[in-house]
Amino acid sequence: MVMVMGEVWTKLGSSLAGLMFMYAMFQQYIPYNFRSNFEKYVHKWVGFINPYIQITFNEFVGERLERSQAYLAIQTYLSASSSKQAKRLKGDLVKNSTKLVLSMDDHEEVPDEYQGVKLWWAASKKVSKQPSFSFYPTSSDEKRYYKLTFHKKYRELMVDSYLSHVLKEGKEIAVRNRQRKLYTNSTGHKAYWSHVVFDHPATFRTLAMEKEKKEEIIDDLITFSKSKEYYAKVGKAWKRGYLLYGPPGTGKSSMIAAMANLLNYDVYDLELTAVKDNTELRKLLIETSNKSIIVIEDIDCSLDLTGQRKKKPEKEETEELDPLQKKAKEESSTKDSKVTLSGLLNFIDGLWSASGGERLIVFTTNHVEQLDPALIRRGRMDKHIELSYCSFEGFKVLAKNYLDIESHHLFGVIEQLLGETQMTPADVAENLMLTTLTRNTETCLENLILALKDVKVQTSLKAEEEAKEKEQTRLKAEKKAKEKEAELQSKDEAKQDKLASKDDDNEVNKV
Ligand SMILES: Nc1ncnc2c1ncn2[C@@H]1O[C@H](COP(=O)(O)OP(=O)(O)OP(=O)(O)O)[C@@H](O)[C@H]1O
Ligand SMILES: [Mg+2]
Repeated sequence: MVMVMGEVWTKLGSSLAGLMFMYAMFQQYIPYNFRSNFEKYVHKWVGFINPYIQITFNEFVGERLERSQAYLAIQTYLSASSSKQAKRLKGDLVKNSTKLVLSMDDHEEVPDEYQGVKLWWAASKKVSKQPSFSFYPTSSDEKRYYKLTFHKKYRELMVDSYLSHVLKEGKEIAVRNRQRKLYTNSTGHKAYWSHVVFDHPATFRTLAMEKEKKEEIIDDLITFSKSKEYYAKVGKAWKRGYLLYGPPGTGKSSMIAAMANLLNYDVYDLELTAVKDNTELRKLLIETSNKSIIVIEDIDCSLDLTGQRKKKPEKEETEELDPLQKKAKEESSTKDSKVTLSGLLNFIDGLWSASGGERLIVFTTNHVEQLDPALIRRGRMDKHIELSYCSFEGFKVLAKNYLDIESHHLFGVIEQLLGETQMTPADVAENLMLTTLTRNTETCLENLILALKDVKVQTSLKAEEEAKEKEQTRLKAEKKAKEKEAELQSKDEAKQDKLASKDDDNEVNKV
């Protein structure tokens, strides 16, 4: 048997060698014109008897050899189905993806079915023999492509409907597998974004706030993310500004994480104090991708809103200085010259946002009243959201999250206390954390009640103290006013006495 197999291989080998030899002779000695005509007819003839149509999708397209979007979408689409059917697979961590993507290996073929029609996908590569001096060495040497084969009677169905189905599916799978990132701008002599994986667990479900308000925000966000055509129609850049304000620990940062999780966006946490000037700010912002949230936390602290307006007179001053002094002054001012309000406003309104789109800009602050009205006017910050102290409704969300309860006999007391005091959701949550095994739901709630009572006592003490202080300042002011009045009165009396004595003297002189 081994002998027989050996013989077969030898025969096959020699006939293959013969064929190769003939082909080489054909290529070498037959004139090019004749050869290309011959090949053309062979193709025509094969096309005539072959009932199948083939479409090729190359990996790189165009002169600049950009990666074809269609190729990538097909790759993702096939990775979902081919991993079940193909026998030889390639595993790779695709950029921006959370999962290991399995795609079929070269020369592998997988069948697919669409509306009852069978078709085949094959992965293959062309190896170019020409020496190339391209910037992309691998791409020009090996050109990968996918080949779709189907029967010619289904041409319309395939071209009109199946291919768009593949592209749509592929893009959707890519979005689902997308690894979200949290970017921060780094300090240094060059501004750049560095990133880590964004993996914050906060969602709108876990956020303690009134149901209606929450639903309104979710609706607003979803409407925004689906409004590409609308923004294009009205001629507005596809972006939306949110201002989140409220005391510390009321969930501003948590809400940003929930927004990113809801829309599947990246987060760019912009630290304004680390940005040297407006040019650098612009550079950073141009580098942001779409489908992202640009966050500036504590905007009142990071931007010296009052300082920026005083810059002008300084400029005039420098004109009188000699050149050396002027340079020194300029250097020192550029060192601490940070982003200006107008620079920031330009970024919000500006033309930069026209590129790409689908960006949310979120500012947070603890002191909304201190912000420059120009910064927060409607149109710049489209939606103002106040995050406030914990309400009973908010507490119920936290109780469900932390203790898995929806009702309890202590809820009544808590509701009353929450109505009388001001406690942030962060503090309420802290009390609801099951820290040791001995603590149970009841103890947690009792602790919260104690903490609430404590806050209540402290607030009333504080209020009393404030009232006392107020009374004291009022008394002081009253005393001062009285003293002043008395002083004025005595001055007046002295004046009148003087006048009276003058009159007496005149009388005496007359006599
Ligand atoms: N509304 C809320 N719902 C659920 N958890 C909350 C809420 N507010 C605060 N917390 C909890 O408190 C912690 C701190 O909240 P967060 O950082 O969001 O507050 P913040 O408003 O951003 O505060 P700051 O103004 O100090 O930045 C969070 O980790 C979260 O667990
Ligand atoms: Mg915060």
